[in-house]
Amino acid sequence: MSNNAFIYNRIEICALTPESRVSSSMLLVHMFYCARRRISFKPEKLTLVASPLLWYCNCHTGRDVLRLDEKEEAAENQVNKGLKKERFPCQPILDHFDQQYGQELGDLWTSTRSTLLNPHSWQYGVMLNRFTVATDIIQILQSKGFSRFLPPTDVSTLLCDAHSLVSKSKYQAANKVVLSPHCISKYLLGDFHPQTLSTSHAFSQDQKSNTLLSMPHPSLQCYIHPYPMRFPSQAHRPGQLKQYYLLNAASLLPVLALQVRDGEKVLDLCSAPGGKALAIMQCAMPALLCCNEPDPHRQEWLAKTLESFLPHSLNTRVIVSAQDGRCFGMSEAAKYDKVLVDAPCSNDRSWLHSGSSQKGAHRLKERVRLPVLQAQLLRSALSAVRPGGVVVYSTCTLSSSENYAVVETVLNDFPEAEPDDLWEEIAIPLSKYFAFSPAHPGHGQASHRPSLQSRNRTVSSYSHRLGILVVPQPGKTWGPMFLSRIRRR
Ligand SMILES: C[S@@+](CC[C@H](N)C(=O)[O-])C[C@H]1O[C@@H](n2cnc3c(N)ncnc32)[C@H](O)[C@@H]1O
Repeated sequence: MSNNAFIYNRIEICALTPESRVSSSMLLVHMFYCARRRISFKPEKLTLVASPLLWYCNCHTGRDVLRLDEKEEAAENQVNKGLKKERFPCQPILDHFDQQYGQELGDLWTSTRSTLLNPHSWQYGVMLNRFTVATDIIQILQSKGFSRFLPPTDVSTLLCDAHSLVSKSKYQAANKVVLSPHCISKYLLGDFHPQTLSTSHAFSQDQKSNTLLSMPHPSLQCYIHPYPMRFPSQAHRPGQLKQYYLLNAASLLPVLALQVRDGEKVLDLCSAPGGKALAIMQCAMPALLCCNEPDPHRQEWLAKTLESFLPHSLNTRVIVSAQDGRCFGMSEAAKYDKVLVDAPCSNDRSWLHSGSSQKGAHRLKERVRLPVLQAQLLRSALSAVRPGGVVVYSTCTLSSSENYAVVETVLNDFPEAEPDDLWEEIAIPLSKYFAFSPAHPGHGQASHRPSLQSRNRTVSSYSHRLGILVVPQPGKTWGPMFLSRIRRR
């Protein structure tokens, strides 16, 4: 043993793929790694905990403190080795982004750029599958420093506070308390003291608000890590459902904004590979979830995702369709309560790593056509939703012409569509996890919409009404994700 060896009293080895086994060979590999890193490995006690999915090994050695991060660092290095190989930015795309986003985001682009280009800032949330038992996964996540994104206690504590307040108020007969978005935002920011707010501006029974319903359903469980840290994905297991799905946590925002409730008819217009469809199924039990994907390969991928995560008993509720999303509005007019349009878009993260310059240049050529397709899909969605229903439009690009401009264009020729303000409902309460771009100055100023002008909204609040944009930043690396919610009157 070398002089600068460490002695750990506990070493954890996780093998998270079903094929893996904690075996003597794996221990040998680990010992070899320890030797190379001059870590002494002297297990006094060895515990093996086996589950069908996961083998988990705790080795307790000597006297000193466990340094799990050594192992994680090694895993990270592995990942980064791979990343370094494939992840050179594509120069034509980077130049194009520099020009466009430098203008659109101003100073914010510098930090966004370095976040997007930093392979260490690639991060996934771990969304648990409520149709499986995932206690073992939760334990592992927690032991690795993951914590639940938006724990439901945030809301239940608030409800307790609200109930104690309501019992002293003129609303004491109320059996349902509705809180204003402002109140929830303040609460989540640790800024709400029920006793200092009067019932009239904190909440009222008469106030029409869906705020509570917009808070995450307790069954939606997603774990995130404060630092970029990879959790391995789960391999396909014939005959068994997967326990978790990895996704950019910002992908949950369009689903939260959709506010799906039990018994509703929901259309996921651009569905593959199915991450948001799965998130919808974690939030509620719709009467129908139609997952549409016209691309045959991606449809296969979608079908596989649904099969791997949802029990067969849901096969009649969750169906796959292969239409061109632009035709849905005609073929299934006013059929759905909620429609999600997670549109095909520039996908900044992956485009930045397009591989060859030719591929990048080709993508940039195609890019100019996207807003037309996106607007067609959004119009189709607005026709497919019933009056009173809701459409959420989302993309994973920062591009203003695929985001605000698409929404604005469609609103201008859809008089019965009304955008909702997601700033107070989503951006403020979740600013602890995500960085949101301030209102976009280029859009929303020249609106011809009397219904909005008549409300005397400021330019900036109208810009937020067109949608909110999650911008990757150091420490809040999630995104890009744009989302807009439009209600059909
Ligand atoms: C951003 S991806 C959707 C991601 C998916 N919602 C998820 O969360 O996993 C956009 C999808 O739209 C599909 N798409 C492209 N053109 C379409 C069209 N005309 N109608 C419907 N979907 C389309 C693409 O094949 C792609 O799978």
